[in-house]
Amino acid sequence: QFGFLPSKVPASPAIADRCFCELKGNVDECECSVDFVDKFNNYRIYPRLKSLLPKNYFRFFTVNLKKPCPFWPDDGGCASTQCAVESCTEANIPREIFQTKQNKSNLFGPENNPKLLTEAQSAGTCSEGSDEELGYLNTTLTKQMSADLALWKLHDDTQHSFCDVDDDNSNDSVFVDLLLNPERYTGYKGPSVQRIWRTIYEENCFKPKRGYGPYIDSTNVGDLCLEKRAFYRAISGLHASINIHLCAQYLHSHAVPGMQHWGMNLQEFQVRFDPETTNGEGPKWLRNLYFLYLLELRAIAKAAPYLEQLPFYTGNDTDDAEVNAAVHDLLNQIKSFQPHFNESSMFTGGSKQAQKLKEEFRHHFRNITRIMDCVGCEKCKVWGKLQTQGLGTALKILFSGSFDKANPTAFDLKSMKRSRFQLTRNEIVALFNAFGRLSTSIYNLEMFRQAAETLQQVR
Ligand SMILES: Cc1cc2nc3c(=O)[nH]c(=O)nc-3n(C[C@H](O)[C@H](O)[C@H](O)COP(=O)(O)OP(=O)(O)OC[C@H]3O[C@@H](n4cnc5c(N)ncnc54)[C@H](O)[C@@H]3O)c2cc1C
Repeated sequence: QFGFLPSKVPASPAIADRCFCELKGNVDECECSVDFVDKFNNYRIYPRLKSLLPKNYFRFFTVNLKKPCPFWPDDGGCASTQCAVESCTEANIPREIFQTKQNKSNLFGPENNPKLLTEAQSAGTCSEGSDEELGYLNTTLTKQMSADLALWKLHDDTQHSFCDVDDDNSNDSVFVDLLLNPERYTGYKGPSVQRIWRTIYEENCFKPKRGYGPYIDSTNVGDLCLEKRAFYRAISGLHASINIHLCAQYLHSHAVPGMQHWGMNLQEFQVRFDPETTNGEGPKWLRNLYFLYLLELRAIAKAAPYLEQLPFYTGNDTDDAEVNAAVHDLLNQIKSFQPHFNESSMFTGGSKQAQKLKEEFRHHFRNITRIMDCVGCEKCKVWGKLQTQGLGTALKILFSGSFDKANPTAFDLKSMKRSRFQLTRNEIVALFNAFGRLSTSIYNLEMFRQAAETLQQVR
């Protein structure tokens, strides 16, 4: 089940208790228990998203990878489109991968083709380190798929509902097939990525005013107001989710060349979330994942009357009908969830101060999305952009006011259009996939918990 059990798990036997010690009681700021979220997600949401997200409508995300970092000069690594893999000559590219690109006939990526996976990993001739190879972004699309995507855009434009399919309508935006580029371990680490997380926390999360160092942590987050706490918890939850994914899909190397494989890495997980190695914070970061999950869940529930009326158009009638039915089924589950995050307690009063706080909140969040242009690993950048755009879409749904007056039983799409509220296809793809990432993280936590318990019994 968990593929690989590390040989150097820290000595204390209470692995499960230590990492998961905070995963009990109510989720912070919410009226819902962690346990309830676990059951709801693992049995009702995760299986549905697992079959929905690979559908064509949801698997292609538009992204501009060429935008320069607006905050500091490119500090190297396998940065954006200058990634070493791109400078490969034909002869350097493994035959199967090159043929896939040339023939454009293979919709199955390395994930589904172990031979391609092995060769992709060993294609080290044009990049210096395996980290760069792991961060390689596969932008292969079949000719048919490219044509279909152009048709979707045309359709979206004429519907005026999802008119802006890429992040800035520039020629540099490309479609990325998310199935070909799963979020997993890439080896992206060191000063470059530390600067990114540091900038996010130090400069773009709100901080208690006086008497504290630059960082927010569980000891001082309580001194912030609800909105600022929510901001920190959302970012920390996203960070936790990204790190859970890299531990859940980790590249295990072996002494024997060619024997690498992907699988869960319990030791990596423990180092990242154990209170002993995180100054007591790791388990609290895991709690923040639940907070973010409930926030995005609430946004989807709030937008459900709107989402239910969308066509999810791809041009293939059978596919579209299937996606429609699956989305309705998912939304029914989400609507049946009662103890949702209550966004109405945020930015209350309509006073100038509340408006100013909302503006600051928006400004800080926009900055974080811009920091994604500084991420020096293409695959991480795609998923970083997708997840911040998904969260941005959730915040837009929760706080734009467009859904506040809507009566879900008599929801009127026309009045939404009149109020100029709409979500682009890309926003919908980002929203569902970002939520899918959180759902998978919570599911993965259960896998880690079981692996840790098994390990304890074995010892
Ligand atoms: C947008 C983005 C996407 C990424 N995607 C990937 C990916 O797909 N695959 C991959 O292998 N790597 C990815 N990374 C890198 C990964 O997140 C780590 O940065 C990297 O593995 C180095 O980890 P680290 O141990 O140095 O600590 P980091 O995760 O870099 O954390 C830096 C510091 O932040 C604090 N911290 C850590 N977690 C939290 C939290 N949840 N809440 C609050 N504070 C926290 C700690 O003090 C820690 O020392 C991504 C990074 C970014 C910025």
